[in-house]
Amino acid sequence: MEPVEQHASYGGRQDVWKHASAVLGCEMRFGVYLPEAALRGERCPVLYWLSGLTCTEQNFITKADAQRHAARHQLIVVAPDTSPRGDGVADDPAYDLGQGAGFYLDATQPPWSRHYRMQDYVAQELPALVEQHFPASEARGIAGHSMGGHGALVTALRHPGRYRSVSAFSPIVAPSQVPWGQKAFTAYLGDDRNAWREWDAVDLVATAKERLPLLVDQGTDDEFLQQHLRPELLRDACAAAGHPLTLRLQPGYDHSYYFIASFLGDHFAHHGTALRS
Ligand SMILES: N[C@@H](CCC(=O)N[C@@H](CS)C(=O)NCC(=O)O)C(=O)O
Repeated sequence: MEPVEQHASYGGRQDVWKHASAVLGCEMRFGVYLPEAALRGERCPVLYWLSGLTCTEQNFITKADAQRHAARHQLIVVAPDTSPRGDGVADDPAYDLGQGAGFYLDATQPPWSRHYRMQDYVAQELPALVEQHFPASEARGIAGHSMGGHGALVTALRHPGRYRSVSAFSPIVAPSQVPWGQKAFTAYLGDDRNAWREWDAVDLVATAKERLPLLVDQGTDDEFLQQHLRPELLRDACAAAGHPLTLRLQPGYDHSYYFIASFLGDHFAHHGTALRS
């Protein structure tokens, strides 16, 4: 691991680190906020943040003012990139496939299957690295936005017992049923829709082994709401399965980081309560 950036922030420190990922087969960067307690060597819970299409590790750490909330709850916050990267890594000219669009799954189809193993990365390799190099406790939460909201929901649902809290902003709740997801899943997983079910939050909720409460915020003026996000599908799936869901529709808010920043304090309170109890 090598440091790329270090900035004092709210009594703690915002870092960016780079490392060679064995799982992804390329160099990766991630942001890590270390609150003051962690800088003193005290073990702190970790909140993982998964960003959306086109993002790198930079969007969340520069646009959301997350450090303010992380300092308040004394949480370590880890923000990975959204896909493997590099010249030798498969890509596509479209913004919603390839680099910047890893969909937090483990691809099975060539050419993607060689590097696109973001689920393994965010759920296994990255936490192991974080817990080895920083004073991280084993209390983990996960949150994300849009494609990263899908990533947070799916990662928590696929790993019962591994996360104590989960939340999402404007998540793609049913990728199998919307164009962004159908395009990515066809490329990464192939045409067999049975293989898609294990990467779709609406499908996973039906058979979840753990009923971890979901907090979801969705802006009503989100330009992707009707075509790609469709939170009503998650509401119906949770109602049918008896899965606890707090779905908040926020009038007038769009898909941007202005929306995320407006409600991020509530999400940190949700994670802080679960992670520090
Ligand atoms: N119209 C956008 C679509 C992608 C988009 O809206 N990405 C969201 C996540 S799905 C985002 O967070 N963008 C980066 C930012 O706002 O900083 C584009 O083509 O770049």
